Amino acid sequence: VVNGVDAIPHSWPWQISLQYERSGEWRHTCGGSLIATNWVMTAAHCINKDLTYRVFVGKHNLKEDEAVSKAITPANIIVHEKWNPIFVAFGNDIALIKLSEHVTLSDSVQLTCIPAAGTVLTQDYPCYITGWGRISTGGPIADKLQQALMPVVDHATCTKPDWWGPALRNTMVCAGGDGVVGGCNGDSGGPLNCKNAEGIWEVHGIASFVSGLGCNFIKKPTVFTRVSAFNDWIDQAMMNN
Ligand SMILES: CC(C)C[C@H](NC(=O)[C@H](CCCC[NH3+])NC(=O)C(F)(F)F)C(=O)Nc1ccc(C(C)C)cc1
Repeated sequence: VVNGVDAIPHSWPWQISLQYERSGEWRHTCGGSLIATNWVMTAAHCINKDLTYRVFVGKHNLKEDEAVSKAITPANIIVHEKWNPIFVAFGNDIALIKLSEHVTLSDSVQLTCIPAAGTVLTQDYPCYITGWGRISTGGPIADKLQQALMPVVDHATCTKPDWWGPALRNTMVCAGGDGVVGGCNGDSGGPLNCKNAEGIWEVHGIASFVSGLGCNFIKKPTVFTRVSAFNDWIDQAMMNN
């Protein structure tokens, strides 16, 4: 997250770190959200079938051992069947990770909610991006979980020619684009957190892509998979696996 701030430790207790093993060490690659005690929702582009992954729950500082955190092996990874790795702009950038065990919920490990199907947030709706992604374009990833207020950019605005243009799908949701804050590489798969009218946090987006011009480029908001366009897919995937 570019121009974010350190989150209060474990204040986004559904945020996970998806890590893969490379020459004997584990590397953070993406974020994700705990949506059930044995299911994590992330981005399809985070998954490479040839890699070995682990899901780290209850983390704050990736560089420290934290007693409240736990690394869990995936049992199964389901990538949207219409995800096309060639072109992230086609959308369907969503995947579900079934954990090999149920997590124990605590103050530091909690579930988040999926919005009602079809929920579309209005322009400037206040949401927060969270993640350990790069803290500047091309810069290092964060040690401590970062957060930033990133207001929703509605479809009418986000599809303007000088924004993302008409290619942007309505199964996507944009946020940010003020040239200051932005998601960045390593935030992928992580949540766009928005409080609903009842004061309950929901995950409305899954960080999908940013502009090659820069992570916090003006009028190039971070693009998220719109979770409320995939309720049936999520339900089916969880029921069938
Ligand atoms: C060097 C980086 C910044 C490149 C940039 N990367 C990204 O946006 C990566 C992964 C995207 C999947 C690609 N297989 N996502 C992220 O960094 C995230 F913001 F989600 F954290 C990108 O691909 N951006 C992109 C891709 C496609 C489009 C089309 C809409 C033209 C636009 C931008």
